[in-house]
Amino acid sequence: MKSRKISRGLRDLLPPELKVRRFMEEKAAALFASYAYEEVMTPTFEYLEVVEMGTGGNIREELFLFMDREGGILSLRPEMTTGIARLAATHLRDAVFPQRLYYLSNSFRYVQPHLAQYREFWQAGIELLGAEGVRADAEVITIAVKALQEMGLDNFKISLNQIAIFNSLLDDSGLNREEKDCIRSLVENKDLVELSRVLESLDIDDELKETIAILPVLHGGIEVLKRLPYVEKNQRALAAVQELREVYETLQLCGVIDHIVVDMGVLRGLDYYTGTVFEGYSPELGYGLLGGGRYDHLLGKFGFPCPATGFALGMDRLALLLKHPALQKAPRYLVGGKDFAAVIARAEELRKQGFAVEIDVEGKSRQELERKLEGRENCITGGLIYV
Ligand SMILES: N[C@@H](Cc1c[nH]c[nH+]1)C(=O)O
Repeated sequence: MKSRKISRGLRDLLPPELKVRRFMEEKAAALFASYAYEEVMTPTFEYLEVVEMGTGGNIREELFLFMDREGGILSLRPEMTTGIARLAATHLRDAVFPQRLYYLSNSFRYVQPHLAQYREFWQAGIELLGAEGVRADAEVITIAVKALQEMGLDNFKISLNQIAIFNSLLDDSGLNREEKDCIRSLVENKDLVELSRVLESLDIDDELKETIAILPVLHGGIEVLKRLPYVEKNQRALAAVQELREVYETLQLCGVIDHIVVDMGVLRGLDYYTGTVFEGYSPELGYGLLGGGRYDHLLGKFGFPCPATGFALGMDRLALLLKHPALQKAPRYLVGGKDFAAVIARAEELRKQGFAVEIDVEGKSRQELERKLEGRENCITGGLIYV
């Protein structure tokens, strides 16, 4: 037998799944376009050097690497934002900013595959380039909320944080890179027990310890920001807290605040974030549905300093939650008959009216077609027309 294997973590999509995917893409694209975002595409792979400009070294083991024939090291893109930053630094230097860009793309990561986590995964995302300030952050978060609503979801929350709070606290700690990474992952994974054990073993200010220890459980309305004792001592952290308040207030103006919770445990896995960060969750699925935030230094690494913010929806995960009535498309007919010219003419007529039409290409009798239709009522929703 010929091998029919595909590599682990990849998959084929059959018509029902692809229908859901295309529906989601159409909704996302229409929403993004209504906010004046325009679609772009970048290559599926980039030089490793470019990819690591964005991701830092910290997801090296998740990259699919290979070589070109000139000896250059290439990586399948593990996410889209870095490629878009490179694109902007290459082609948009003379453009008028802010620039609003969107994409519907696949990316690749060598991860342990499980439900809703594939090695090839699809995202619909936006990047708002060249705009600093809380209004720009609020625009992308508002679009994130609306995107989930457009897909028919209403039971979801966007968890909001400001990465500079955590980063400036850690900078004060005097810890080395390894210790910082360890604390970061314990906070992200909400591993309270291990976090307090590690903090206990470190020689840092007690109030700072206390503040870091409660970050994973600081979750709720804007009032959680009052529970950060050490922040008063750190100007950068204080400014970041103030900015988070302003983003929250602006989201109130945008009418999406019911979907927002402050969550000091949201740190995002990627290195490039500098300010507001957020993730979207539904109680129906244990994994994030979207993620994004501000990354003001990434374009600068490509020689084009420019503030930026954006997010991406995880389309594979969203598809698991989608039960949208609009997925029932126009009725579909089966047209058959002895006179093939008449069959073709009737089918064309129906298609012009906007229906989907299957014609019987096997020249079957009415009875045979009726029998064939049994059990396919869900598919041939318009029924049989025999001419
Ligand atoms: N590229 C990020 C999402 C993002 C878009 N813009 C900013 N962040 C991700 O894959 O998680």
